Amino acid sequence: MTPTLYRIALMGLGNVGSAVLAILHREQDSLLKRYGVRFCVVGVAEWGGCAIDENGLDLELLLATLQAKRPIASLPGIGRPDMQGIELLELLSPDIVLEATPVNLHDGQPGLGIVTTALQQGIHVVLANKGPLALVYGQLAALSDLRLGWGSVYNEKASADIAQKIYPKLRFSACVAGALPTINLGCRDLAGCNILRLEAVFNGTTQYILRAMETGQSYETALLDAQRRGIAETDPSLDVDGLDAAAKLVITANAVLGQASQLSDVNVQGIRTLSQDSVQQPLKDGNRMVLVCLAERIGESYQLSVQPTVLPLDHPLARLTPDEMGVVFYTQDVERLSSASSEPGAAPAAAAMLRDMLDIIRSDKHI
Ligand SMILES: NC(=O)c1ccc[n+]([C@@H]2O[C@H](COP(=O)([O-])OP(=O)(O)OC[C@H]3O[C@@H](n4cnc5c(N)ncnc54)[C@H](O)[C@@H]3O)[C@@H](O)[C@H]2O)c1
Ligand SMILES: N[C@@H](CCO)C(=O)O
Repeated sequence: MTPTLYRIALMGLGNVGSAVLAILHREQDSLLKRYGVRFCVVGVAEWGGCAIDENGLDLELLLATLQAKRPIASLPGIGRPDMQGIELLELLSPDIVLEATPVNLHDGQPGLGIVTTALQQGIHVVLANKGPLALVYGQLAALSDLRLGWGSVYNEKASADIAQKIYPKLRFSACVAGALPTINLGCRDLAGCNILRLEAVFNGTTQYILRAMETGQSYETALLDAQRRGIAETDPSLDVDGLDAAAKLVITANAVLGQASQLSDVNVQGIRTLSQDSVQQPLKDGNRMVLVCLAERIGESYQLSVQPTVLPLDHPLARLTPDEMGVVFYTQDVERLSSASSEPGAAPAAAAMLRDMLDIIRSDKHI
């Protein structure tokens, strides 16, 4: 099989971005063998600059540089201290851009500018950063293969391959709880189902903190632990105040439930003000305090909320371990479908980005 080469640009080299580089490096032979694809990372960007090489960056060198906490823009020959992510895209025009910069729920930047530029240039996009989609899902979908919704991707593909090709692909499964297959389950595996309700634990940091508080650990120590593990947001108030979970619910509402939604549609309460007692008492009563994302069909639309909720211990979301996130779909015919993923660090989110890259390639190659 002749390998297909995909030129990759990666924005953001923190917990997720560096895990993506590590996986691409570790799996390069296996990806070639199993999928006939070679990913060539031609450009990377972090706060403070970029590194570029048309022939492919040396991933081992990048990983060692990040490990040593040195700026990649200072690397001789390939470092570009004054270059921003958008300039990198314009210069290199990669096949796929991977976006893993910090979440910004105010104006979406820098991710929104990067993703918009990429899609306008016909570059496929894979996001881990949920900010742009939480703010302007419809606007970005309109520039991509998702312009008519997920269902139409498959319908159209059969009848209008040519039309399809002019729209770059937009994938974002890592945005909704890392490796948890929320988007795939909702869009592909429950295709055609009448979804009545969705319940989820979409934030790993608060799940970790609540379970730690149950055992007597303080909120502050548990948050520091979550930060050390690389699962908290760059600004952890997004986690503890419920906004990260709300952003994921908004993306799910748009992509899976087909409801144009925004953050202001979600009734959000975080965990910051929960006392140790309010977390421990439910357990004594045979229940558990969980930060639940809920989409509930009322009439023709879904009501969205993120709320600390006491659940009975036999509920799938109450059974999650401190490292797990989970989602439960209730539909008219598939009574209940649930999934959980263990995410003790950033590697599962990186794996989700890889699965999206392969999804893009499969549909490009029609395999
Ligand atoms: N950490 C996780 O487990 C996880 C899981 C799923 C999704 N995500 C999402 O992935 C994204 C990255 O998370 P993280 O934990 O790696 O964050 P991080 O804070 O560890 O890293 C952020 C990276 O973005 C870079 N950056 C900042 N501003 C930039 C700019 N203007 N241009 C280019 N690069 C810039 C920083 O230099 C850094 O390399 C976030 O949007 C987060 O919500 C994280
Ligand atoms: N900060 C997020 C990372 C995944 O988006 C969490 O704790 O779930």
